[in-house]
Amino acid sequence: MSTSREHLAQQLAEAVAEALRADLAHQDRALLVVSGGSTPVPFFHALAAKSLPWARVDVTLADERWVDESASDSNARLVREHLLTAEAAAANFVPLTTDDDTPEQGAAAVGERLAGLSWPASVVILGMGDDGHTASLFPDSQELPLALSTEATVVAVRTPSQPQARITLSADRLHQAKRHVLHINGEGKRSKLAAALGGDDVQALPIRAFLACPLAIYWAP
Ligand SMILES: O=C1O[C@H](COP(=O)(O)O)[C@@H](O)[C@H](O)[C@H]1O
Repeated sequence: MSTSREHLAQQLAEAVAEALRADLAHQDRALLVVSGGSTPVPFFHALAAKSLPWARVDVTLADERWVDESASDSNARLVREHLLTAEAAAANFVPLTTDDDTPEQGAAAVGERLAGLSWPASVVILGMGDDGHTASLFPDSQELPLALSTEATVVAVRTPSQPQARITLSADRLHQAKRHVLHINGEGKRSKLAAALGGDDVQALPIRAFLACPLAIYWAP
């Protein structure tokens, strides 16, 4: 891990902890929405060490592969192993999968589970793939127009470029958050973000749906 990525993760953890503290000063519970993938791991470690009333914090995911939590690419597993540790083990984690065979079968139950949380989220931390996807809003997904337009909380997604079916928070649900962060590393993602900022076709680069949230960008080389 490069020093700059580690510093970035520490800075982001401090900002997120401050946001959660600010919201918890005037509300009983606060909701944090995190992304999966490789980028958030040092941020999760840094945030887990923060002193917060973690028992009043709910954590869920922006998106998930429809896999068992024991799978190595489960975002829930990532959160449990890297965020719900130390002081943060007291947080209430709400995963996005059920025992159903498909996300289409499980989406309604996941939506009901999420309905009990303290929306709007205090902070949504988005990642971005090399194809400009964020959450599981993929350029090549048939469900992208639905996920960008529905008022439902979650959408089941099938994406030719991805091996697994997925479930994602809808753009509407993500938009409703009080604060939005994009956490990315590397030159490839910096150039993809620059390309996204230079156009307006959301279907081509779905990260564009969040560029005007406003979006705090945390980038390291
Ligand atoms: O598929 C996913 O990828 C993106 C980015 O992941 P990274 O490994 O490049 O950091 C992530 O934001 C998303 O939650 C995840 O499901």
